[in-house]
Amino acid sequence: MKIYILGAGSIGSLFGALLARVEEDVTLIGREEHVNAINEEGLKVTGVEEFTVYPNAITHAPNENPDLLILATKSYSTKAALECVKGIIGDKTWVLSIQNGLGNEDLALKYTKNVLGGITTNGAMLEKWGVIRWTGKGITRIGVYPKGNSRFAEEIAMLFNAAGIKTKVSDNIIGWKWLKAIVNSAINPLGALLEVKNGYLLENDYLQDILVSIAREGCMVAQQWGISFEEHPIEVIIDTLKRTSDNYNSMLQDLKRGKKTEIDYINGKIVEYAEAIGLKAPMNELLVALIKAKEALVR
Ligand SMILES: NC(=O)C1=CN([C@@H]2O[C@H](COP(=O)(O)OP(=O)(O)OC[C@H]3O[C@@H](n4cnc5c(N)ncnc54)[C@H](O)[C@@H]3O)[C@@H](O)[C@H]2O)C=CC1
Ligand SMILES: CC(C)(CO)C(=O)C(=O)O
Repeated sequence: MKIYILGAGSIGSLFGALLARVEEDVTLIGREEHVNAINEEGLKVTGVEEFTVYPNAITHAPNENPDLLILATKSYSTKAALECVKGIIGDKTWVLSIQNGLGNEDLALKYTKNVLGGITTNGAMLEKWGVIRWTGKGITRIGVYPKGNSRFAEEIAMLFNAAGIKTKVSDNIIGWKWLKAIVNSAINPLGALLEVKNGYLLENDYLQDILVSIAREGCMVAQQWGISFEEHPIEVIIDTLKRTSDNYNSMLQDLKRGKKTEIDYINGKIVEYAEAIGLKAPMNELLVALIKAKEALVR
């Protein structure tokens, strides 16, 4: 299967490396420095497993239609990235987002009807150009976006599982996307504002109450949009905080590096969805404003 990874950063390179290991025809599209390192010495994975693979790596998409285009940029880069590759999205190409936040799949739907939504709890970090640290094994869920099933989704899940990416297919992927967004909407801005590891959010009574209130607000908006969950968001938040107690969340890491955050696609989208139906999401709105203020301080 011909697979392009659009946005070969941390998580995209991890998926690309695992798929290349089972000899899929994988092409990573990414930054020049990363691409050069891969072409010179291969793509190295460290951490959970250690191996080196030699996938194709380029800075611009070649002029061929892939069977699968995996979107792995930060959410704020999705629109521009899709514009760059729109010419190679053929009738038979499926686009799969493995990104966090809401709205990426909706953007992809502007280019094709063949869109798979996805979430992943795998963790990855670009250690240096050409080297990816697999920081934690997790589960990936994919499905026809917003809802439904197709043989292609099953085929991709089989391929991912064979590659060591533990994957389940869902006919309610929009529910999983919202669930992950609500989990991130509670954990990420709080941890980023306080500059604490995830575990601290569970240790402090004030913070536990705030986590629950933020998540409830997101659930209220989701409910109004007819979104249903297969797991309880508050339970998932507690479980995530326990599992990742020693980690700094990705929003805090972005701020520490002076980078833009994905706040607009997490809490910001919850505010947008609330406003679209005449509701308010004041806690999420406040968190967006605070993170934007912090972004302005550090960038
Ligand atoms: N890193 C992780 O462990 C996980 C990340 N995610 C989500 O996955 C998404 C990606 O996250 P990371 O890999 O951490 O980010 P990253 O910043 O490491 O990687 C994104 C890459 O996309 C590249 N890019 C941007 N625009 C591009 C374009 N037009 N063409 C080609 N490449 C382009 C950037 O240069 C960068 O290398 C985010 O939505 C994140 O929330 C989800 C689960 C885990
Ligand atoms: C699950 C969590 C909160 C882990 O830190 C995460 O997804 C992130 O940091 O973005």
